[in-house]
Amino acid sequence: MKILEVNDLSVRINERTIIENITFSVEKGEIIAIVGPNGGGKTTLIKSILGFIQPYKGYIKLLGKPPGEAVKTGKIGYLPQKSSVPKDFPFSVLDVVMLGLINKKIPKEKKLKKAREYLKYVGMERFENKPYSSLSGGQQQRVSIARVLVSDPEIIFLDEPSTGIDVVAQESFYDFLQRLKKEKNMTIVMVSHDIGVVGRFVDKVAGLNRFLHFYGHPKEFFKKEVLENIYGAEVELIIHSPECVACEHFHIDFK
Ligand SMILES: Nc1ncnc2c1ncn2[C@@H]1O[C@H](COP(=O)(O)OP(=O)(O)OP(=O)(O)O)[C@@H](O)[C@H]1O
Repeated sequence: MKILEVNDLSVRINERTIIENITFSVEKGEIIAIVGPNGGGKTTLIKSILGFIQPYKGYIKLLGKPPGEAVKTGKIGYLPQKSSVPKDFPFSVLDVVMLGLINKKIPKEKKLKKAREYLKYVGMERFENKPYSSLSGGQQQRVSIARVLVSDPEIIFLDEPSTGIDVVAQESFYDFLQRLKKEKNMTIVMVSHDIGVVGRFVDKVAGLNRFLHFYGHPKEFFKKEVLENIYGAEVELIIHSPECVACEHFHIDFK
């Protein structure tokens, strides 16, 4: 079942075309990573899918509806790009998760129960009374994910969810996303810079640099000509283990 359909989408901001002729679709339960160079239009694409930016050309269907209507169903989760949290941010961990239910008309006790259930799901239940600002980057991110999940979305959009967390936390974060897919058949669309890591965890990669240069399985993505198309010819590709191009493990650095 198609949960997201983007058809011949072009977006202009201030008379400048930011993304052009983008076509792809996402099935229920898939994990998609949108990758590409800085300024390639990844965030613009996500914001267009969520209806924050209007298309110049083409159309988007999210849960079979135009974005504005889909977002109103409450079935869409969105974690924007991380901004740093001030030390005096006044919310506890539990408060932050409760924010995810702010628009739901259900009794407070039920909200609390749900918020605690999701804190447990992300392994943060022991921290519920701690100030959110006192947590590490990885812990804050788990709590933010709980806030997104607590409203039972059908699809979630994560904009650079692993920024600011260490490599070990990143790995366990991507494992967590796979658990979410397996256990809840969650559809996940994320923007990522860690192309070497996401290859191991996602079903499809969308390589975006104004145009959608690539959309398909990670194994096909990690080829010199595909990467040069997206990142430019100056990219130097170091594959630590050449045989890994054909296996599950990609170890790739960009210089
Ligand atoms: N509100 C805006 N006003 C003017 N220009 C914008 C606006 N939003 C995005 N842009 C421009 O559109 C281009 C794409 O930006 P976008 O943030 O979508 O890229 P990105 O791939 O997410 O980049 P990054 O990896 O750096 O986050 C950039 O050149 C940016 O300057």
